[in-house]
Amino acid sequence: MTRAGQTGPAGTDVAGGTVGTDVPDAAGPHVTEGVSVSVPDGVAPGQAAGLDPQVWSSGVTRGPDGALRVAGADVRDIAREHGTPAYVLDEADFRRRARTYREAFTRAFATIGTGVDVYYAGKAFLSVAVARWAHEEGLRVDTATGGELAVALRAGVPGADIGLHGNNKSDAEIARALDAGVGRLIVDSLAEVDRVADAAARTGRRAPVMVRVTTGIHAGGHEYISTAHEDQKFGLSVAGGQALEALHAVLARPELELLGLHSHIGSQILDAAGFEEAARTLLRLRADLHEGTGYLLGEVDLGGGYGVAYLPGETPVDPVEVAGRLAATVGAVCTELGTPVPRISIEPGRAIVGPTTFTLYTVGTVKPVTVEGDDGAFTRTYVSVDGGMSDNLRPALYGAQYTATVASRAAATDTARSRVVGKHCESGDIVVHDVRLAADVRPGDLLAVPVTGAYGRSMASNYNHVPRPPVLAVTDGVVRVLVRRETEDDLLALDLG
Ligand SMILES: Cc1ncc(COP(=O)(O)O)c(C=O)c1O
Ligand SMILES: N[C@@H](CCCC[NH3+])C(=O)O
Repeated sequence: MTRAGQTGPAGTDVAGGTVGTDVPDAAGPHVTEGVSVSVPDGVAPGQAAGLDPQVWSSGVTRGPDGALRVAGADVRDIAREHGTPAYVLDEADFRRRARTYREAFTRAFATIGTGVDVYYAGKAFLSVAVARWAHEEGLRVDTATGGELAVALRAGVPGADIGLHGNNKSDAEIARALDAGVGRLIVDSLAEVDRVADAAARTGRRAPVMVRVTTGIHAGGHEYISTAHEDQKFGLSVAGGQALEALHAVLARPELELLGLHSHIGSQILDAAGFEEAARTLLRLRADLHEGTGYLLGEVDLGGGYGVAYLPGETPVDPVEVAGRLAATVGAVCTELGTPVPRISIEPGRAIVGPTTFTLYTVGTVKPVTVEGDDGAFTRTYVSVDGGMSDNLRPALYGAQYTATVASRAAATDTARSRVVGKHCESGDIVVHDVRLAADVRPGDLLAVPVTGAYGRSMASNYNHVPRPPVLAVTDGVVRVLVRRETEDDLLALDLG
């Protein structure tokens, strides 16, 4: 379905992500800027102007002259002072999302008489300030490497409130986690059971562990971010028996304290059914272990993966709804199995930080290109920005779709079909595949691309020796550098000649 005044077929929904399609360029003038080709019916014109509240953080508005503002700061001032490209993060929005997830899950699971711990998945984006905010909002921190663990510890998050994941943890990472007194190590293979137990023996302290299981569920926005089907590297198979074997192996090692089971089925999941199915599998495995050994696992972690909207008109996961469905499922399955309800934990990353941030770029080269579409030739405006796949790998890696808007002046009504591209030496260096931008977009304009807070800076690279952009937090009109911009000197310092 397409919105009135907009042409072409809607994007095709592929495994939870909307993929833009080649559409004819017949929309002509008076189509509001920033609208992806995939906007469905019912989107209000103001929202379609690029400020759909699902896509922009709650602090983003347009000022009196139409320029974008975030939490009271004008993007032109931000660009003047800090340069572009830059990731611009709305702190209040981050805190609000963290609270929303904690409250939604806590309330829902209280109805079945159990508590919930929400771990912020630092892989989405981690800095000292962000780890501190998450903890201040009552979340714990999930880390996946020694580096993430170091950031959480530097933030002052107590070890007991940190979890450590990883399918290939090094001995140093295991030792560091044990030294820090982490609340849980999530064991990912049979071999790791003994490695963690041996490391714990050396420290003289019992190691609290969970066993990550593979439930066989295939979910997620892209093959590369699905993590619970059988043919991938994470976890221990329930169907194949390795999960139960690992649980027995943990119980056999007195240096280990078995906390519970862990499952993470994938990322950018928009439908709760996969989470419910995984919960059923985990609870049955827990009951099997109980029956076989008399050992009742106290905790079950249902992982992260809650999907967000990337394009105007898309619907993100509603935390209240998904929490309600999961609590109902967990309650019903435990009743059915005759087992007490376990404590629950979850690990959202993208849903907390993704929509809090937009990337601010400066437009450089603008080039009209004649393209042969299915319905004849049309002009596509290639809008080059001063970043690209080095600051947002997701379009190149997953075919991920984004929207964009000119940020330094009012949204245009006279728009042209555009593609936002980066400055790297690859034709696949695309930031926004297909979007209507101001027909007069020109060098020097600022362009904002929303929902880049998750897996943007955290997957950024130095491709073509491009320094990585800073992360700027805006709070009540004040801009603070959370992570500074890299410089050429930083890059050259690594090159020993
Ligand atoms: C084990 C684990 N937990 C949590 C997450 C966070 O996922 P998301 O950012 O999709 O919520 C991931 C990443 O997919 C993960 O691998
Ligand atoms: N990096 C992925 C998500 C992977 C999550 C980590 N298990 C993305 O950008 O969508």
